[in-house]
Amino acid sequence: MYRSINHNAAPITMNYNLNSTADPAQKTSTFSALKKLFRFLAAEQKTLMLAFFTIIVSSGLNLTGPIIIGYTIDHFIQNHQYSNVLLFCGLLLLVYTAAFVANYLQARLMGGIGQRMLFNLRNAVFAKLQELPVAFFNQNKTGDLISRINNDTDKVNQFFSQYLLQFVSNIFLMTGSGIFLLSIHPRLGGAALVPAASLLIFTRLISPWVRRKNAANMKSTGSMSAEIQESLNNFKVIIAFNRRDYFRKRFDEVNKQNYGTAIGAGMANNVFMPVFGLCAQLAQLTVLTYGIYLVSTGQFTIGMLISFFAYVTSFYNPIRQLSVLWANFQVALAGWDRISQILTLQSDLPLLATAAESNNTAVMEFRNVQFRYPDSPPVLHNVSFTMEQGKTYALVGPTGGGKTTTASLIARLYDPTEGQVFLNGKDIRTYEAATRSSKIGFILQEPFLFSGTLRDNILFGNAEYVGMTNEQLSEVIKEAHLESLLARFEQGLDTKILTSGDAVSLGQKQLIAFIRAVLRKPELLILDEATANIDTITEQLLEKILQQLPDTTTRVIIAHRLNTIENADEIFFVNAGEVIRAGSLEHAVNMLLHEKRAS
Ligand SMILES: Nc1ncnc2c1ncn2[C@@H]1O[C@H](COP(=O)(O)OP(=O)(O)OP(=O)(O)O)[C@@H](O)[C@H]1O
Repeated sequence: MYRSINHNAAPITMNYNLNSTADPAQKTSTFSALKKLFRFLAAEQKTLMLAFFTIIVSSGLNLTGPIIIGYTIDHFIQNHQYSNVLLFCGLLLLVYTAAFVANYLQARLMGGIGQRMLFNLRNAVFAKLQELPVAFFNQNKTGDLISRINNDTDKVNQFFSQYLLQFVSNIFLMTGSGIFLLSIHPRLGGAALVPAASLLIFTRLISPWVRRKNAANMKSTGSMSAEIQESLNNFKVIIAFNRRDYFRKRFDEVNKQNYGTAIGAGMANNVFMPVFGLCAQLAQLTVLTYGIYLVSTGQFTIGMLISFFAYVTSFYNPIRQLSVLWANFQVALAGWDRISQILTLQSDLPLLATAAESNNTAVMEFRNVQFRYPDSPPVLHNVSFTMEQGKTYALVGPTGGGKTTTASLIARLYDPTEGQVFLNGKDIRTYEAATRSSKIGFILQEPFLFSGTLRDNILFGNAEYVGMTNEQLSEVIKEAHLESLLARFEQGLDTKILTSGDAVSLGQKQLIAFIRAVLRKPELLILDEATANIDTITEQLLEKILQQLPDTTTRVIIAHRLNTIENADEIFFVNAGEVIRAGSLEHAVNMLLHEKRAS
């Protein structure tokens, strides 16, 4: 998903830290949050209309109950016409049964809508995550993201599947009862509704606070999830260092924090209930005293007062329920705020519509490139260099000198903070992601494998060979001189890869990543410490394969073991924000030794 921008546009923001931005609940109004949320219900219009129809029917039926009771008392009980009383009781039973059927239909329809909404929401958040740049994943903890996809979307779903219709049906019931109250006796009705008006003001004032309390609770649930994820990921280190106590302590802290915020949210959510209850009691008291006075002065009948009382109950009972529903609504809104924080992020790095071209024919050119990670000191200062087609380049330098960062800028995992990167003479920001990634292969320092087979892993991101049989694929592998690497796996293409490739050695992972990258036939292949965990014999084999790549392939090799870069055409020394041509290998070694002595 790309947004085209002019090349004069301001530098893009690299700040993707979801937890560094101010409390999202403070920024979005309930109305605009709801408007965005309802977009996910666009496909449900028919079902929603049907559900709303069932609400109107059930609320209407429920509202006729008190009038039938009042009428029966005034006209039949007081006149001892008991056969009519029985007839009206039967009518009441019919009304209540029909209301029950309508209620049941309502629940069924809304349950489906809620689940589909949850499904769409999760898909949308996950799809968005796939579009976000590397900077986003650097700045946010996986556990917190999982919590947003799992927990927060579910909070929204709970409101929609369980509470929305109750919410709407209560509003209908209240409005209907309110109309009945005002039309039966406007003054008595007005008096009965005064507590409800003050409740409205109270709810409006207190809701933002409730939403903030719930947002804080979800944030701490996210932190707890991040903590769990980190300790599960690092279990080997924890066991090896026998530091279970360390993670237990850290978990204890986030758990305590979560407990505190959960208590806060619980208290905030429960504040509505007693206040709503008190208002209902005040209204009943008002109706009772004023109503008895009206009956005693002959302005009202007993039957009407009983009906009136039933309508006051029909008005205030939903209000009591609304206190619970409103709290749930605030929880759902807080969840939605956290989800929409992701959904509104800028997808991927922007694509430039136009850009100045370089008159240099180099396959890769850095021109006055500066780069810093967010909230960190600069890693590269004003770096300029070129790389010619078909040559082999080595990036050497001390640990933390900026080699991986330089390689990441070559592959456009990030954009420079200032300056430009050119690929084949064109600003790298003008290339579509698919084109760029087909031209640049990157074997990362920590190769990542997916669960599945070796075949699945080497075909990842390689649409060209997806439909091939294993025999055809083996042929392609042979043509690329990779068959000796494949032969290291007893089951060949069918070798099982378990979760994240943990059952495969690091060296084997690097071999698979190597096959995966070479098979894509990139114009520029970056190897970031790609042979660090491979034995010397296999390493020589890889070097031979690299030499057999097409003459047009440019290779960029990052290596600490200097023997691996003996055959490089050019060596760059990357350190202290600079990328300098080192000339010969001997000179590069001297620079490294000098740097080591100096530090
Ligand atoms: N995601 C990041 N966020 C913030 N700072 C980072 C990030 N990645 C790297 N850095 C910092 O940038 C600097 C350069 O790191 P880089 O990984 O490019 O070095 P390197 O030369 O590849 O190191 P090594 O030889 O250890 O792999 C270091 O100071 C590092 O701490």
